[in-house]
Amino acid sequence: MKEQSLPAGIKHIAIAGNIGAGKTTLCEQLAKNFGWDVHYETTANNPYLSDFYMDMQRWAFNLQIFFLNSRYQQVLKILNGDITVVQDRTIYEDAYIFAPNLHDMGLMSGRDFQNYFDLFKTMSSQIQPPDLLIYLRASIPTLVAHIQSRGRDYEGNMSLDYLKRLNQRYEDWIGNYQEGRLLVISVDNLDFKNNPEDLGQVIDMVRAELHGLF
Ligand SMILES: Nc1ncnc2c1ncn2[C@@H]1O[C@H](COP(=O)(O)OP(=O)(O)O)[C@@H](O)[C@H]1O
Ligand SMILES: Nc1ncnc2c1ncn2[C@H]1C[C@H](O)[C@@H](COP(=O)(O)O)O1
Repeated sequence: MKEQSLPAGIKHIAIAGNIGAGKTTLCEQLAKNFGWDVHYETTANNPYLSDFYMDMQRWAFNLQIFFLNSRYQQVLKILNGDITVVQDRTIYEDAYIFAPNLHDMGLMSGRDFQNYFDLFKTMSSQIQPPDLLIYLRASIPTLVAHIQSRGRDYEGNMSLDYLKRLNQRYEDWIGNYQEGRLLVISVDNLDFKNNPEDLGQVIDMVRAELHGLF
């Protein structure tokens, strides 16, 4: 049942985390509990994702531009709307984690990365960070178990090195995050998908943060 007693004026909650951390699952649960809308990440209808996993160097720039635009459109909708939305991953994760990692791994050229990042700076100057950012912290074994249980074909040969690099970048980014309210949830021993007590614990944490915003 959805609860009614949250402070008014909160529009944008975002869930951040590495691949398989549980963002989509938690978005659904929070939306159900608080009566929010969800803006999901574009995976099934993504024109580049499966090609990207087959040849990262060829498709890195195309995929980054696609995600940048789709995340930007989502934020514009949220800021121009009057309902509360929970967003499945932020534009900051594309620009501060995925894209620079591809550049570092030699999978995106210097000029493509610079071009991409200049575009990100122009776009991000027009928007605001979320009212609350929820970061789902997960160890590599947890991420691997979740990715395997989800069983998306194109993620089947993702390397451990790729996942580890992303996790390190997530930790660095979150360690320096000062753009707004932040809630960090360690998910290694938390099953908010199947265990109602664990879900209740997470909902309590989120509710406390939201009340702290005012
Ligand atoms: N806390 C959790 N405990 C157990 N399974 C989980 C948990 N969070 C997510 N899962 C499962 O792991 C898989 C990936 O979760 P998902 O929400 O799609 O992650 P993300 O959106 O972060 O990539 C799904 O099969 C989901 O059911
Ligand atoms: N910016 C991105 N660059 C590369 N890959 C990305 C980016 N954003 C999302 N992805 C990938 C990772 C997963 O395979 C799918 C869905 O993300 P998930 O964390 O499982 O919700 O898209």
